[in-house]
Amino acid sequence: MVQVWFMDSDESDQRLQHKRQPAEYLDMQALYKRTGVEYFKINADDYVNDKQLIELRSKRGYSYEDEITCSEQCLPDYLNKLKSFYTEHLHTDEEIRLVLDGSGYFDVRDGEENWLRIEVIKGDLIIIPAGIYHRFTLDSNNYIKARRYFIGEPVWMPHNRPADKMDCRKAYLQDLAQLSKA
Ligand SMILES: CSCCC(=O)/C(O)=C/O
Ligand SMILES: [Fe+2]
Repeated sequence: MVQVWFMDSDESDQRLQHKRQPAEYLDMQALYKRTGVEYFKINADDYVNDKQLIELRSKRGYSYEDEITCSEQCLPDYLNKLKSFYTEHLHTDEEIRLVLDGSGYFDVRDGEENWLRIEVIKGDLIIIPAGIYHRFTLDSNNYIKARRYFIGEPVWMPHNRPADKMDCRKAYLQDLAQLSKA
């Protein structure tokens, strides 16, 4: 089951949980309202036939998909990739990930500059909106296998913070203002 918590400000080992003391958790609805991040539970053992995923793919027009395995053995240029994943950035498109195996942490910024840490495990599908500042790290198991979905030709390019002048950032902030009012 996915868990989400506010991170502490300790900058030691990124692979540790970094929960505040006492821990402060959010449920998925609160996460959505605070950030626009969406969450779905999928049957990772038979994702091809998972009704929820089939519906998502068709409704949202995901026309591209592939698989990424992040481990020292499988990911080319492992250390540089991990460094780039953990550098605060945004994308011009949604980041859609379905975890097939292993685990990791997606961190997203809320509107008050807090880092929210989303623990993802097998079967978790998250949609990180275009324009939100975020980052990714492996946890201490050092392994995750995930499917990546995209509308059209994939654009993986991260735009490191600051990217406040980008249109996708401005659009995201407008959407967020509406979400937090709802
Ligand atoms: C588990 S997918 C690897 C992380 C990634 O693809 C990304 O873009 C992080 O922001
Ligand atoms: Fe990203």
